[in-house]
Amino acid sequence: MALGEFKVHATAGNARRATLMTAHGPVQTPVFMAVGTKATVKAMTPEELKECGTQVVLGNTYHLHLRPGEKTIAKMGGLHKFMNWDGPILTDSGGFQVFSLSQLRNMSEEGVEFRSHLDGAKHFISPEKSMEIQMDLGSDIIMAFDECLQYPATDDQIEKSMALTYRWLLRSRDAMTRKESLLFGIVQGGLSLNHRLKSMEQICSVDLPGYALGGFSVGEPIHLMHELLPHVAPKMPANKPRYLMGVGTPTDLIIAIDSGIDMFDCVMPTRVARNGTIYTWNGKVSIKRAEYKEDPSALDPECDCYTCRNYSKAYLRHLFLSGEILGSRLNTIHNIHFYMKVMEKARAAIAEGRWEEYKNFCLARFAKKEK
Ligand SMILES: CNc1nc2c(CC[C@H]3O[C@@H](OC)[C@@H]4OC(C)(C)O[C@@H]43)c3nc(N)[nH]c(=O)c3cc2[nH]1
Ligand SMILES: [Zn+2]
Repeated sequence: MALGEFKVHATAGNARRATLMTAHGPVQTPVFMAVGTKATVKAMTPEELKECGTQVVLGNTYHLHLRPGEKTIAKMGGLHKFMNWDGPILTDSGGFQVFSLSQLRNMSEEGVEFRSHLDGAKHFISPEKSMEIQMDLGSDIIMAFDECLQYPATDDQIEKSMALTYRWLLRSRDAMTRKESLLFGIVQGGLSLNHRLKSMEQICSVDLPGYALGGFSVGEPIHLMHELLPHVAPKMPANKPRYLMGVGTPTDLIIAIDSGIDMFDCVMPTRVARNGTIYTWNGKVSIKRAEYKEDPSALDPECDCYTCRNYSKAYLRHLFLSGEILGSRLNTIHNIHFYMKVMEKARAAIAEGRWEEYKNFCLARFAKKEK
Protein backbone atom coordinates (compact mmCIF):
# COMPACT_ATOMS: atom_id res chain seq x y z
CA MET A 1 0.00 0.00 0.00
CA ALA A 2 1.14 3.57 -0.74
CA LEU A 3 1.75 6.13 2.02
CA GLY A 4 -1.60 7.61 3.05
CA GLU A 5 -3.63 4.95 1.23
CA PHE A 6 -6.83 3.90 3.06
CA LYS A 7 -8.16 0.53 1.98
CA VAL A 8 -11.65 -0.60 3.07
CA HIS A 9 -11.75 -4.41 3.33
CA ALA A 10 -15.32 -4.91 4.57
CA THR A 11 -18.37 -2.95 5.68
CA ALA A 12 -21.38 -3.64 7.90
CA GLY A 13 -23.89 -0.84 7.42
CA ASN A 14 -21.83 2.30 8.14
CA ALA A 15 -19.16 0.36 10.05
CA ARG A 16 -15.88 -0.30 8.13
CA ARG A 17 -12.91 -2.58 8.52
CA ALA A 18 -9.97 -0.84 6.83
CA THR A 19 -6.20 -0.24 6.79
CA LEU A 20 -4.45 3.15 6.76
CA MET A 21 -0.81 3.15 5.61
CA THR A 22 1.51 5.52 7.49
CA ALA A 23 5.28 6.14 7.33
CA HIS A 24 5.63 3.90 10.40
CA GLY A 25 3.49 1.07 9.05
CA PRO A 26 -0.16 0.07 8.59
CA VAL A 27 -2.95 0.94 11.04
CA GLN A 28 -5.79 -1.58 11.24
CA THR A 29 -9.12 0.21 11.80
CA PRO A 30 -11.36 0.65 13.71
CA VAL A 31 -8.51 1.64 16.03
CA PHE A 32 -8.25 3.05 19.55
CA MET A 33 -5.15 5.23 19.95
CA ALA A 34 -3.41 5.46 23.33
CA VAL A 35 -2.99 9.02 24.60
CA GLY A 36 0.65 9.89 25.29
CA THR A 37 0.34 13.64 25.76
CA LYS A 38 3.83 14.31 27.16
CA ALA A 39 5.69 11.66 25.14
CA THR A 40 4.54 8.86 27.41
CA VAL A 41 1.38 6.84 27.81
CA LYS A 42 1.21 7.30 31.57
CA ALA A 43 2.51 4.32 33.60
CA MET A 44 3.20 2.08 30.59
CA THR A 45 6.39 1.19 28.70
CA PRO A 46 6.34 0.91 24.89
CA GLU A 47 6.83 -2.87 25.25
CA GLU A 48 3.76 -3.12 27.47
CA LEU A 49 1.79 -0.97 25.00
CA LYS A 50 2.77 -3.33 22.18
CA GLU A 51 1.89 -6.38 24.28
CA CYS A 52 -1.58 -4.87 24.81
CA GLY A 53 -2.04 -4.47 21.04
CA THR A 54 -1.53 -0.70 20.83
CA GLN A 55 -0.96 0.44 17.23
CA VAL A 56 -0.88 4.26 17.46
CA VAL A 57 0.27 6.60 20.24
CA LEU A 58 -0.82 10.24 20.51
CA GLY A 59 1.47 13.14 21.34
CA ASN A 60 0.65 16.78 21.71
CA THR A 61 1.97 19.98 20.19
CA TYR A 62 1.03 22.21 23.12
CA HIS A 63 2.59 20.09 25.86
CA LEU A 64 5.77 19.12 23.96
CA HIS A 65 6.33 22.67 22.69
CA LEU A 66 6.28 23.93 26.27
CA ARG A 67 8.43 21.08 27.58
CA PRO A 68 11.02 19.91 26.49
CA GLY A 69 10.46 21.83 23.23
CA GLU A 70 10.20 20.38 19.73
CA LYS A 71 13.71 21.57 18.80
CA THR A 72 15.15 19.49 21.64
CA ILE A 73 13.12 16.46 20.58
CA ALA A 74 14.24 16.97 16.97
CA LYS A 75 17.88 17.09 18.18
CA MET A 76 17.25 13.81 20.02
CA GLY A 77 16.16 12.20 16.74
CA GLY A 78 12.45 12.99 16.79
CA LEU A 79 9.55 11.86 18.97
CA HIS A 80 9.69 8.15 17.92
CA LYS A 81 13.32 7.80 19.03
CA PHE A 82 12.88 10.09 22.06
CA MET A 83 10.07 7.93 23.51
CA ASN A 84 11.27 4.63 22.02
CA TRP A 85 8.03 4.07 20.09
CA ASP A 86 8.55 2.71 16.53
CA GLY A 87 4.88 2.56 15.57
CA PRO A 88 2.72 5.34 14.11
CA ILE A 89 2.39 8.57 16.13
CA LEU A 90 -0.48 11.05 15.75
CA THR A 91 -0.05 14.52 17.21
CA ASP A 92 -2.83 16.91 18.07
CA SER A 93 -2.32 20.47 16.85
CA GLY A 94 -2.44 22.15 20.24
CA GLY A 95 -5.50 24.34 19.67
CA PHE A 96 -7.67 22.35 22.04
CA GLN A 97 -5.08 22.45 24.81
CA VAL A 98 -4.35 26.17 24.40
CA PHE A 99 -8.04 26.87 24.98
CA SER A 100 -8.43 24.32 27.76
CA LEU A 101 -5.14 24.56 29.66
CA SER A 102 -3.47 27.93 29.30
CA GLN A 103 -4.33 31.45 30.40
CA LEU A 104 -5.32 32.60 26.95
CA ARG A 105 -3.98 36.07 26.21
CA ASN A 106 -5.61 36.74 22.89
CA MET A 107 -6.72 35.14 19.72
CA SER A 108 -6.60 36.68 16.24
CA GLU A 109 -6.81 35.63 12.61
CA GLU A 110 -3.06 35.13 12.82
CA GLY A 111 -3.12 32.67 15.70
CA VAL A 112 -3.26 32.38 19.48
CA GLU A 113 -1.05 34.12 21.99
CA PHE A 114 -1.07 32.47 25.40
CA ARG A 115 0.86 32.06 28.61
CA SER A 116 2.30 28.68 29.49
CA HIS A 117 0.46 26.92 32.33
CA LEU A 118 3.90 25.79 33.51
CA ASP A 119 5.81 29.05 33.98
CA GLY A 120 3.61 31.82 32.60
CA ALA A 121 5.99 32.44 29.69
CA LYS A 122 4.36 33.96 26.60
CA HIS A 123 3.92 31.78 23.52
CA PHE A 124 2.28 32.12 20.12
CA ILE A 125 0.83 29.30 18.03
CA SER A 126 -0.47 29.76 14.50
CA PRO A 127 -1.36 27.15 11.88
CA GLU A 128 2.17 27.53 10.49
CA LYS A 129 3.80 27.21 13.94
CA SER A 130 1.67 24.17 14.80
CA MET A 131 2.70 22.44 11.57
CA GLU A 132 6.36 23.30 12.20
CA ILE A 133 6.18 21.81 15.71
CA GLN A 134 4.46 18.62 14.54
CA MET A 135 6.89 18.16 11.66
CA ASP A 136 9.86 18.73 14.01
CA LEU A 137 8.39 15.97 16.20
CA GLY A 138 8.33 13.71 13.13
CA SER A 139 4.63 12.95 13.51
CA ASP A 140 3.05 10.42 11.13
CA ILE A 141 -0.43 11.96 11.36
CA ILE A 142 -0.62 15.73 11.89
CA MET A 143 -3.83 17.47 12.95
CA ALA A 144 -4.71 20.80 11.37
CA PHE A 145 -4.66 23.81 13.70
CA ASP A 146 -8.31 24.40 14.57
CA GLU A 147 -10.45 26.19 17.09
CA CYS A 148 -12.33 23.76 19.28
CA LEU A 149 -15.34 25.76 20.45
CA GLN A 150 -16.49 25.33 24.02
CA TYR A 151 -19.99 24.01 24.76
CA PRO A 152 -22.55 25.59 24.70
CA ALA A 153 -21.95 28.11 21.92
CA THR A 154 -24.35 30.41 20.02
CA ASP A 155 -25.01 29.97 16.31
CA ASP A 156 -23.03 33.12 15.64
CA GLN A 157 -20.03 31.83 17.64
CA ILE A 158 -20.23 28.48 15.82
CA GLU A 159 -20.36 30.11 12.37
CA LYS A 160 -17.46 32.46 13.08
CA SER A 161 -15.38 29.68 14.64
CA MET A 162 -15.87 27.11 11.89
CA ALA A 163 -15.04 29.70 9.23
CA LEU A 164 -11.79 30.46 11.08
CA THR A 165 -11.04 26.73 11.39
CA TYR A 166 -11.48 26.42 7.61
CA ARG A 167 -9.12 29.33 6.89
CA TRP A 168 -6.63 27.87 9.37
CA LEU A 169 -6.88 24.47 7.63
CA LEU A 170 -5.84 26.04 4.33
CA ARG A 171 -2.85 27.68 6.04
CA SER A 172 -2.02 24.38 7.80
CA ARG A 173 -2.08 22.57 4.44
CA ASP A 174 0.10 25.23 2.77
CA ALA A 175 2.63 24.94 5.61
CA MET A 176 3.10 21.19 5.21
CA THR A 177 6.60 20.46 3.85
CA ARG A 178 7.20 16.96 5.29
CA LYS A 179 5.88 14.36 2.85
CA GLU A 180 6.01 11.48 5.40
CA SER A 181 3.39 13.24 7.52
CA LEU A 182 -0.33 12.87 6.74
CA LEU A 183 -2.42 16.00 7.45
CA PHE A 184 -5.97 15.48 8.77
CA GLY A 185 -8.55 18.27 8.61
CA ILE A 186 -10.91 18.77 11.56
CA VAL A 187 -14.66 19.29 11.09
CA GLN A 188 -16.29 21.57 13.67
CA GLY A 189 -19.79 23.06 13.78
CA GLY A 190 -20.83 22.65 17.40
CA LEU A 191 -23.86 20.52 18.20
CA SER A 192 -26.08 21.73 15.34
CA LEU A 193 -26.57 19.49 12.33
CA ASN A 194 -26.71 22.21 9.69
CA HIS A 195 -23.48 23.78 10.96
CA ARG A 196 -21.83 20.36 11.14
CA LEU A 197 -22.80 19.58 7.54
CA LYS A 198 -21.59 23.02 6.38
CA SER A 199 -18.25 22.61 8.18
CA MET A 200 -17.92 19.08 6.81
CA GLU A 201 -18.52 20.37 3.26
CA GLN A 202 -15.81 23.04 3.70
CA ILE A 203 -13.20 20.87 5.42
CA CYS A 204 -13.76 17.80 3.24
CA SER A 205 -13.54 19.93 0.07
CA VAL A 206 -9.80 20.12 0.81
CA ASP A 207 -8.18 16.94 -0.56
CA LEU A 208 -6.48 15.38 2.50
CA PRO A 209 -5.53 11.84 3.64
CA GLY A 210 -8.01 11.92 6.52
CA TYR A 211 -10.61 13.93 8.40
CA ALA A 212 -11.51 14.28 12.08
CA LEU A 213 -14.66 15.28 13.90
CA GLY A 214 -13.65 17.81 16.56
CA GLY A 215 -15.74 19.78 18.99
CA PHE A 216 -17.28 16.73 20.66
CA SER A 217 -16.70 15.39 24.16
CA VAL A 218 -16.30 18.97 25.37
CA GLY A 219 -18.87 18.81 28.15
CA GLU A 220 -22.02 18.41 26.06
CA PRO A 221 -24.60 15.77 27.13
CA ILE A 222 -23.16 12.71 25.38
CA HIS A 223 -26.53 11.78 23.82
CA LEU A 224 -26.27 14.90 21.64
CA MET A 225 -23.12 13.46 20.06
CA HIS A 226 -24.75 10.03 19.65
CA GLU A 227 -27.72 11.67 17.90
CA LEU A 228 -25.56 13.74 15.54
CA LEU A 229 -22.98 11.12 14.54
CA PRO A 230 -25.18 8.95 12.26
CA HIS A 231 -26.13 12.09 10.30
CA VAL A 232 -22.57 13.37 9.88
CA ALA A 233 -19.98 10.56 9.87
CA PRO A 234 -21.46 8.55 6.94
CA LYS A 235 -21.43 11.72 4.81
CA MET A 236 -17.66 12.18 5.21
CA PRO A 237 -15.53 10.84 2.33
CA ALA A 238 -15.99 7.06 2.32
CA ASN A 239 -12.47 6.42 1.04
CA LYS A 240 -10.72 8.37 3.82
CA PRO A 241 -10.30 7.62 7.54
CA ARG A 242 -12.69 9.33 9.98
CA TYR A 243 -11.26 10.22 13.42
CA LEU A 244 -13.55 11.16 16.33
CA MET A 245 -11.35 13.20 18.70
CA GLY A 246 -11.41 12.67 22.45
CA VAL A 247 -13.93 9.82 22.46
CA GLY A 248 -14.72 7.83 24.59
CA THR A 249 -16.09 5.10 26.81
CA PRO A 250 -16.28 1.53 25.44
CA THR A 251 -19.98 2.12 24.72
CA ASP A 252 -19.20 5.36 22.85
CA LEU A 253 -16.67 3.49 20.70
CA ILE A 254 -19.20 0.84 19.66
CA ILE A 255 -21.91 3.42 18.88
CA ALA A 256 -19.46 5.55 16.87
CA ILE A 257 -18.04 2.58 14.90
CA ASP A 258 -21.64 1.78 13.98
CA SER A 259 -21.93 5.34 12.60
CA GLY A 260 -18.83 4.94 10.42
CA ILE A 261 -15.98 6.22 12.62
CA ASP A 262 -12.57 4.55 12.16
CA MET A 263 -10.22 6.17 14.69
CA PHE A 264 -10.53 7.16 18.36
CA ASP A 265 -8.46 8.64 21.18
CA CYS A 266 -9.42 9.21 24.79
CA VAL A 267 -7.64 9.75 28.09
CA MET A 268 -10.38 7.68 29.77
CA PRO A 269 -8.76 4.21 30.02
CA THR A 270 -5.48 5.59 31.38
CA ARG A 271 -6.97 8.34 33.57
CA VAL A 272 -9.72 6.30 35.25
CA ALA A 273 -7.26 3.40 35.81
CA ARG A 274 -5.21 5.66 38.06
CA ASN A 275 -8.24 6.36 40.18
CA GLY A 276 -9.27 2.74 40.48
CA THR A 277 -11.99 2.38 37.82
CA ILE A 278 -11.59 -0.77 35.75
CA TYR A 279 -13.42 -1.57 32.51
CA THR A 280 -14.48 -5.20 32.13
CA TRP A 281 -16.68 -7.34 29.88
CA ASN A 282 -19.30 -7.05 32.62
CA GLY A 283 -19.30 -3.29 33.10
CA LYS A 284 -17.11 -1.15 35.33
CA VAL A 285 -15.41 -2.30 38.55
CA SER A 286 -14.40 0.18 41.26
CA ILE A 287 -11.49 -1.61 42.83
CA LYS A 288 -11.60 0.33 46.10
CA ARG A 289 -14.95 -1.22 47.14
CA ALA A 290 -14.82 -3.17 50.40
CA GLU A 291 -16.36 -6.23 48.77
CA TYR A 292 -13.02 -6.86 46.99
CA LYS A 293 -10.94 -6.88 50.21
CA GLU A 294 -10.47 -10.66 50.12
CA ASP A 295 -11.54 -11.35 46.57
CA PRO A 296 -9.01 -13.74 44.99
CA SER A 297 -10.43 -13.36 41.48
CA ALA A 298 -8.90 -11.39 38.61
CA LEU A 299 -10.21 -7.93 37.67
CA ASP A 300 -12.00 -9.56 34.75
CA PRO A 301 -12.22 -13.38 34.53
CA GLU A 302 -12.69 -13.01 30.75
CA CYS A 303 -9.46 -11.00 30.32
CA ASP A 304 -6.05 -12.52 29.52
CA CYS A 305 -3.91 -9.41 30.16
CA TYR A 306 -0.75 -9.52 32.34
CA THR A 307 -2.65 -8.02 35.28
CA CYS A 308 -5.56 -10.48 35.11
CA ARG A 309 -3.20 -13.43 34.70
CA ASN A 310 -1.14 -12.61 37.79
CA TYR A 311 -3.01 -10.53 40.38
CA SER A 312 -6.19 -10.66 42.48
CA LYS A 313 -8.73 -7.92 43.10
CA ALA A 314 -7.66 -8.09 46.77
CA TYR A 315 -4.07 -7.22 45.87
CA LEU A 316 -5.06 -4.46 43.38
CA ARG A 317 -7.44 -2.96 45.96
CA HIS A 318 -4.58 -3.00 48.50
CA LEU A 319 -2.24 -1.28 46.03
CA PHE A 320 -4.87 1.36 45.24
CA LEU A 321 -5.66 2.13 48.89
CA SER A 322 -1.92 2.26 49.63
CA GLY A 323 -1.36 4.70 46.75
CA GLU A 324 1.24 2.35 45.29
CA ILE A 325 2.63 3.20 41.82
CA LEU A 326 2.32 -0.48 40.81
CA GLY A 327 -1.45 -0.14 41.28
CA SER A 328 -1.62 2.56 38.60
CA ARG A 329 0.57 0.49 36.32
CA LEU A 330 -1.40 -2.76 36.65
CA ASN A 331 -4.80 -1.04 36.33
CA THR A 332 -3.62 0.91 33.27
CA ILE A 333 -2.23 -2.23 31.62
CA HIS A 334 -5.63 -3.87 32.06
CA ASN A 335 -7.71 -0.92 30.80
CA ILE A 336 -5.53 -0.36 27.72
CA HIS A 337 -5.58 -4.11 27.01
CA PHE A 338 -9.37 -4.12 27.39
CA TYR A 339 -9.85 -1.19 24.98
CA MET A 340 -7.54 -2.80 22.44
CA LYS A 341 -9.39 -6.12 22.77
CA VAL A 342 -12.78 -4.41 22.21
CA MET A 343 -11.39 -2.90 18.99
CA GLU A 344 -9.65 -6.10 17.84
CA LYS A 345 -12.92 -8.01 18.21
CA ALA A 346 -14.79 -5.21 16.43
CA ARG A 347 -12.40 -5.45 13.45
CA ALA A 348 -12.93 -9.23 13.29
CA ALA A 349 -16.71 -8.92 13.68
CA ILE A 350 -17.01 -6.44 10.78
CA ALA A 351 -14.69 -8.55 8.58
CA GLU A 352 -16.67 -11.74 9.36
CA GLY A 353 -20.16 -10.27 8.94
CA ARG A 354 -20.93 -10.48 12.69
CA TRP A 355 -20.98 -6.73 13.50
CA GLU A 356 -24.67 -6.39 14.54
CA GLU A 357 -24.33 -9.33 16.93
CA TYR A 358 -21.03 -8.03 18.41
CA LYS A 359 -22.42 -4.49 18.72
CA ASN A 360 -25.46 -5.70 20.66
CA PHE A 361 -23.31 -8.01 22.80
CA CYS A 362 -21.03 -5.11 23.79
CA LEU A 363 -23.81 -2.61 24.50
CA ALA A 364 -25.51 -5.12 26.81
CA ARG A 365 -22.32 -6.20 28.59
CA PHE A 366 -20.86 -2.70 29.06
CA ALA A 367 -24.08 -1.46 30.63
CA LYS A 368 -24.01 -4.04 33.43
CA LYS A 369 -23.82 -2.45 36.87
CA GLU A 370 -21.57 -3.61 39.71
CA LYS A 371 -23.69 -5.70 42.11
C1 LIG B 1 -11.57 14.86 25.54
N1 LIG B 1 -12.42 15.45 24.59
C2 LIG B 1 -11.89 16.05 23.49
N2 LIG B 1 -10.57 16.08 23.20
C3 LIG B 1 -10.48 16.82 22.07
C4 LIG B 1 -9.36 17.22 21.35
C5 LIG B 1 -8.01 16.91 21.89
C6 LIG B 1 -7.63 15.53 21.84
C7 LIG B 1 -6.30 15.55 22.51
O1 LIG B 1 -6.40 16.09 23.83
C8 LIG B 1 -6.24 15.13 24.83
O2 LIG B 1 -7.48 14.82 25.46
C9 LIG B 1 -7.93 15.87 26.31
C10 LIG B 1 -5.74 13.90 24.11
O3 LIG B 1 -4.41 13.77 24.45
C11 LIG B 1 -3.64 14.42 23.44
C12 LIG B 1 -2.36 13.70 23.17
C13 LIG B 1 -3.44 15.85 23.89
O4 LIG B 1 -4.42 14.38 22.26
C14 LIG B 1 -5.76 14.21 22.65
C15 LIG B 1 -9.52 18.07 20.22
N3 LIG B 1 -8.40 18.49 19.53
C16 LIG B 1 -8.57 19.33 18.48
N4 LIG B 1 -7.49 19.76 17.78
N5 LIG B 1 -9.79 19.78 18.07
C17 LIG B 1 -10.92 19.37 18.70
O5 LIG B 1 -12.04 19.83 18.33
C18 LIG B 1 -10.81 18.47 19.82
C19 LIG B 1 -11.95 18.03 20.52
C20 LIG B 1 -11.76 17.21 21.65
N6 LIG B 1 -12.64 16.70 22.56
ZN1 LIG C 1 -7.08 -7.74 32.31
